[in-house]
Amino acid sequence: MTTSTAPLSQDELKTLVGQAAVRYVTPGDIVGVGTGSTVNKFIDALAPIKDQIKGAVSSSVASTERLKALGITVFDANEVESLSVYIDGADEIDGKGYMVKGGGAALTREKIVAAMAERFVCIADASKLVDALGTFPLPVEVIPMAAQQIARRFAALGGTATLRLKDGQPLVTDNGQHILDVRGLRVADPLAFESDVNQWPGVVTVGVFAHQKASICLLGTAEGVKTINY
Ligand SMILES: O=C[C@H](O)[C@H](O)[C@H](O)COP(=O)(O)O
Repeated sequence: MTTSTAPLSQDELKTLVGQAAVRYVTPGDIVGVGTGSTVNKFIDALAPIKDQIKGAVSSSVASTERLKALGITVFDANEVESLSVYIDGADEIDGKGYMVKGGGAALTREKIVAAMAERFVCIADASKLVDALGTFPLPVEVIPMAAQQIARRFAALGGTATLRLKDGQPLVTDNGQHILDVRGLRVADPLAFESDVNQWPGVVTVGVFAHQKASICLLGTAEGVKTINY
């Protein structure tokens, strides 16, 4: 009789990488914690070792609530000088560790917390690995009064920017701003692109993470968790 094993679902791959990330947490750490469905698995995996860590700096209201519900202390970013590790998911990650993030609208706080950390450990299922950034609609957090001006600048680059909605209304981020999702862009040089767009008046943060790229990616694959060092 032959037995076959069903392939792991995307959710199971997220659980695997969320659990694998725990080994990058050192006792006594304040851990930088990202946002999203993959990070939620990491937060759940932190619960059994919560007494071994000092706490977390969180990148969103949603992650803060989840951490606190598990009894993990959440520090304000201003109370902490640096972090040894920041753990977060991605919407896309390429072969150099450059990422697109912000599918969950948390990109600005994610970039702030990532910038505090010595290492960025990206946790992702294999569907997030890409040859080049640009298939996932690029999230850009913007000041509402500048949204149309910024959309026109993306149109000039060949992109189509759409205001992200929630329940029929413009989505409001944790920072009180709006999100444009830009389709049809080719991000050939992520470092230059990030620097350029971040200079446009009214852009709060562009969702390309090149200056705050991943140091390590824990990729959930059918063969298990693959560790990629950049
Ligand atoms: O704003 C959200 C974040 O950038 C997430 O890390 C990203 O969207 C990936 O989320 P998920 O793990 O849910 O795919």
